[in-house]
Amino acid sequence: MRLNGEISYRNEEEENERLCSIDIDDEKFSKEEERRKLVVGYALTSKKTKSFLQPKLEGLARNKGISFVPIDQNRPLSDQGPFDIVLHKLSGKEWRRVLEDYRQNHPEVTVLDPPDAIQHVYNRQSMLQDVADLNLSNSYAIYNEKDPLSIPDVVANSGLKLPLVAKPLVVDGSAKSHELSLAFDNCCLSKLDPPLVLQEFVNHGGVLFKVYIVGEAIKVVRRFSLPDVSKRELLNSTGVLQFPRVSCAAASADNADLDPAVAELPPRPLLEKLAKELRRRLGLRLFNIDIIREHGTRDQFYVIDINYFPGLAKVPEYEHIFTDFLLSLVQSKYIGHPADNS
Ligand SMILES: Nc1ncnc2c1ncn2[C@@H]1O[C@H](COP(=O)(O)OP(=O)(O)OP(=O)(O)O)[C@@H](O)[C@H]1O
Ligand SMILES: O=P(O)(O)O[C@H]1[C@H](O)[C@H](O)[C@H](OP(=O)(O)O)[C@@H](OP(=O)(O)O)[C@@H]1O
Ligand SMILES: [Mg+2]
Ligand SMILES: [Mg+2]
Repeated sequence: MRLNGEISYRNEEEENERLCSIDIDDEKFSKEEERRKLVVGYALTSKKTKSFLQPKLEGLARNKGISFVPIDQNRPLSDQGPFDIVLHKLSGKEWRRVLEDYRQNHPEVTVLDPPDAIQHVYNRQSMLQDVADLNLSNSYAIYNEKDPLSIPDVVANSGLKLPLVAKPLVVDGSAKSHELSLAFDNCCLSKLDPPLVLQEFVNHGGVLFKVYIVGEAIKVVRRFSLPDVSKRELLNSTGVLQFPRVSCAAASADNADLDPAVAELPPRPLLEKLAKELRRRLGLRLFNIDIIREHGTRDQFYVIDINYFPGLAKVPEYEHIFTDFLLSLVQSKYIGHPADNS
């Protein structure tokens, strides 16, 4: 924790005298703690910085004694700070190495989130395996081979029903890793671009639920999604249809006039259980889960995607949720709760 800007010391001796003179009564000490700054070093792309670190977040953070300090990627990380928290979302092996070294030398700093945990959801196979292990409905197949010619055999053996959604196996933030396509018949499967994950396309009424997890907080928003594929369309459609990036850019469906059976949010107990289990299994505190409800059912839900450090600014009141989360991380450190498992 850092002293706030109001208290300045000319030299170390005066600082030592002050620290010795602080009477240890809890009231004063806790007030002192309250006034100390929480320093968050951040390593984000300029695009992410612009979308996430909005003035309303920085302003509220300042009022709560939290400062965001940009990490200079051209200088040694250990020469910067000191930080209470390092918040990051950068790709590349070099950054992961730098961060792992830093974590070894600075166990007192909370890293949001640990690089290994992030890598786990950057592979759609390991991402979805954690969901499958929860015995939640899932219907997908993995195709790791380079040669697409045996995709039809894998699909035939997996029992997946057409149409299928084909997704690049690796998520690396590039546009290519979000290039999804719909395969309507078996003969086009060998035209797909492996390695990839194949999921059954599940009709879900054109609306999906984005469940944002920020520490213990859970916020659900509705988002427009791909439209249902009718039986007639299925009979008349052939080949592979590549579709543009959908959910992150799609407009919110929260205020749309929707069929209540489509719009009804997933039950809170299911979301609480899912969030608790995935926090534990993934070792992440900042992520979202894309959930769809099979159209025509009440409670047949599918988790189709998990995203690390998603577009939190799309969540109403995100600045309050995020600053409270940051404070809880540091308070848990002082009180010794296990919440901070960085
Ligand atoms: N199994 C599925 N059934 C029906 N629709 C699907 C399925 N998988 C994906 N979609 C549709 O495609 C969209 C994008 O899928 P997904 O979220 O897996 O891709 P992504 O590249 O990880 O997107 P982002 O990370 O931006 O959320 C979903 O929001 C949904 O509209
Ligand atoms: O609508 P959301 O918040 O889900 O959109 C996210 C998206 O899910 C991914 O997390 C994106 O990250 P990448 O997978 O690395 O592309 C986010 O982009 P970002 O620039 O905000 O990190 C979307 O916001
Ligand atoms: Mg998604
Ligand atoms: Mg995704």
